[in-house]
Amino acid sequence: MTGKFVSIEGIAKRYSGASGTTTIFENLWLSMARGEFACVIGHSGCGKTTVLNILAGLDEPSEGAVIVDGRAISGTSLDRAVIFQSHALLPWRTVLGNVSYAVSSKWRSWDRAKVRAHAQSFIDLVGLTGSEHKRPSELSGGMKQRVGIARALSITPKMMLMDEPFSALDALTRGTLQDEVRRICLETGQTAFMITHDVDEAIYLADKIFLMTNGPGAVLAEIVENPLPRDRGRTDLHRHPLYYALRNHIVDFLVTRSKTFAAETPHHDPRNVPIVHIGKPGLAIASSGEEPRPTWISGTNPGLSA
Ligand SMILES: Nc1ncnc2c1ncn2[C@@H]1O[C@H](COP(=O)(O)OP(=O)(O)OP(=O)(O)O)[C@@H](O)[C@H]1O
Repeated sequence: MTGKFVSIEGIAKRYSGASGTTTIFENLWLSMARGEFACVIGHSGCGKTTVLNILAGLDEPSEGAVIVDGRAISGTSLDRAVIFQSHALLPWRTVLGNVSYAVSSKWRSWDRAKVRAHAQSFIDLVGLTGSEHKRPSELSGGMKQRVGIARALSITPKMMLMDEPFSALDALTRGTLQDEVRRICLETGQTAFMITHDVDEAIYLADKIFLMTNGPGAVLAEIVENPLPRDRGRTDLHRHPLYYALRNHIVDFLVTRSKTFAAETPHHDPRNVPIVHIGKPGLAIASSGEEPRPTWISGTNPGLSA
């Protein structure tokens, strides 16, 4: 993971209505390195989906810009694949048809056999071998979501954007798909931005976790670095010595600090959002990588948290 692959630069989203203008968020800055997996956590309405839609090019910010791989984005692109909670499959096409459609949209000169072979390899990757000729109505929720993942990956995007992709699934299927998304992202070096309400999902999947305060007027309050090793396993997560400190920090933010943050942190600088190193006493470093500045220590000594 190197450099600034994604850079959200001072974006705002405002809506005008009969009762005036509502600012959902403003002056939002964040960045991600190539190959990084980031999760966004925040209460309903703080603007997570809006940020994801802006990253996808499905929506536009009222102010600011988003740079991906050195270019300001404008509109949607096959470089940025989106996986929705609701699958968004074409109901009249089979599994193979849905994935092939995406493949042929990206590589228009490919012949049918090449498109199918490429699509099949991603169907195999997500464990749907044997279901190629089924239509979405014949699939379970988990299978539909696998098709969505295969379709997203098949166009070899530079970035995967996921909006609560597993929230509608039963716990067992959710766990299996989390494992697969994690494996695939690690194997392919995929850069991933995922919205979730599930703290454990974020801890399992993310390299870093963006914590947003409540809206309207939401801000990115903290960037929490995940101290767990990259090759972490689902079953022994909770045995890691920093697991509970990390979990408690996030839950505490959601339960309390997401509401009180603005009042308690009047000098919060959206361009230099604190990076929280759980269990590492010392410095929180400005997100821009400019000047390290002492802030507060979190994790092993919750008493010292902000
Ligand atoms: N077209 C619109 N006009 C006015 N307000 C809108 C519009 N679209 C979204 N909003 C408002 O923007 C805010 C942020 O919405 P968004 O869907 O991004 O939140 P979220 O954090 O993803 O919420 P959730 O977790 O419930 O999905 C909400 O208060 C929503 O009502």
